[in-house]
This record gives sequence, C-alpha cells and structure tokens, in this order.
Amino acid sequence: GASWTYNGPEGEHHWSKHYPYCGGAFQSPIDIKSELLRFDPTLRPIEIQNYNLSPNEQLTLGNNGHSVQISLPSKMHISSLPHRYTAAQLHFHWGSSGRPLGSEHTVNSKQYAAEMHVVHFNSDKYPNMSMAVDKSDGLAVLGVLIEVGEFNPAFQQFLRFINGIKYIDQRVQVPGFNIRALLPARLDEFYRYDGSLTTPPCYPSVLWTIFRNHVTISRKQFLDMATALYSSYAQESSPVPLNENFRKPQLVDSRVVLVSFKE
Ligand SMILES: NS(=O)(=O)c1c(F)c(F)c(S(=O)(=O)CCO)c(N[C@H]2CCc3ccccc32)c1F
Ligand SMILES: [Zn+2]
Repeated sequence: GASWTYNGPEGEHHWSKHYPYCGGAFQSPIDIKSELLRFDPTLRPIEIQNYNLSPNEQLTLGNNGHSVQISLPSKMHISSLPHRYTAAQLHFHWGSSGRPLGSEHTVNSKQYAAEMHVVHFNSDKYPNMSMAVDKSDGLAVLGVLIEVGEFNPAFQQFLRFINGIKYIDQRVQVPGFNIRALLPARLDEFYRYDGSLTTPPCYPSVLWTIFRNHVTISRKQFLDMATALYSSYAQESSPVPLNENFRKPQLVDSRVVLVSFKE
C-alpha cells in the first residue's frame, strides 16, 4: 500500500488518512497500567510447539523497510489457545543508538529498549496470514520486552547476519535455531488484551500476549540492531536509518488487561 513512516508527514498521526482502522478502537500498543489489570485464573500458560528449529532448516531474515523480520515455518504454532495459531513471522521494534527506548508496549509508563513480536494466525479458521489479518479472531501475537543488559546468545543467531540486510527488500537465509530461546523463561506470566496490528492497516485483529518478564541483550547487540538498517534502497544517495520504529501507546477506553499472575 501507500508508504507510511513512524515520523514526519507520513508518521503515525497521519496513518488514519489512508488506513481508517488506525484511527479506530481497540488499537495497540497500550500502556499496561497496574490499575487496569485484572487477575484471570483461567489464563493457561502459553504452550508452543516446534519452536526448536534445526540448523539444517533455513529461515529468511529480511529488511521490509519497517522492521527486521524472520519468516517462520508453519509447523511452529501455539497450542494453548482456543484455536491453533500458526507462526508467520517475528520482527522487532527498537529505539536508536542514543536512545535505548523503543518498545511499543510500556508498563506503568516504563518504555523498554526494544520489543519482539512473534506473529501467528488462526489456522483453524483461515488458510493463511492474508485471510486472517483483518478478522477479529485472526491473529495472536506474543510480545517480549527487551532491556539492555546481559549478552544474549540466542539473539546472535540472527544478529550476526544483520549487515547482509542493511537496505529495504534485502533478504538472507539463516540457519534455523531455537526460537524458544528468544522468549523469557516463564511463559505462564503474561498480560492479555484485545488489540490491533501496531502498523497500518492497524486491523483490530490481534489477541495480544505480552510476557511479564523481559529478556536482555547487550549494549553492542542493541546497537547492532538499532544502527545496522536503513529503510531506503541500497543505491539511494541519502540513506534513511531504520530506527525508532515504534508506535506510541493508544487509548485503552473500556478495555480490561487480564493478567495470569497474582503478584
Ligand atoms: N506489531 S505487529 O505485530 O502488529 C506488525 C508489525 F509491527 C509489522 F511491522 C509487520 S510487517 O509485516 O513487518 C510490516 C508491516 O506490515 C507486521 N506484519 C503483519 C501485518 C500484516 C501481515 C501480513 C503478512 C505477514 C505479516 C503481517 C505486524 F503484524
Ligand atoms: Zn510488531
């Protein structure tokens, strides 16, 4: 569709001109505030299947101009939700080299350095992502908050290739690895709410699961992610850095955020 950005004349305050849902209800991300939370004892731990990929499998690592994404094989899925949600891709949102504040969801107004999203679609009801993306029960996204701290070997499994996708539409094949290692240890503690894609077309089609516990990457790893990529083409004379690719928190309205944990 039309080109959209995170800042300037095509930035998030203008998205709704071409993408009406972006100005609608049930938008994401949100600020997860303590007073919004309601403990729900029926929330089961997230159970994932086939996330541990063999190095013999190849994954496509790509720069789509809005994020760095890894396409995922359809054997990967979430098995603990009312329908099977099959993995499609994962991608990231981050700040910039001078500002390690780039998460989309915030917790009591605390913004993290970055955020990972693992995007799944309801494969019980829809044949693929494109058919599911605009349905209210179409998508389930797992969100992981990322802080700068301890080096994270799992992130190195794709970060070591990031200089091969510096420009928009560049892709490289990377060996499969254990995608579970990118998630926090506990998959039983999370926030849950009904929201949307955080990019145009902003369809209100996402069941969001944001894990309570963050993961860490080192400062060098953060800088690699935040400084390697451009949203412009390789041959363009003035390259446009790809960073600060996060949408601001949206109105919660009467939505409730469920939590799977008590304290
Ligand atoms: N934060 S988020 O989880 O809402 C989210 C993104 F932030 C994001 F950047 C992308 S994208 O595909 O990399 C670029 C714009 O679609 C997608 N991609 C999704 C949306 C549409 C689509 C179609 C096929 C495969 C993936 C996606 C996304 F779901
Ligand atoms: Zn995202």
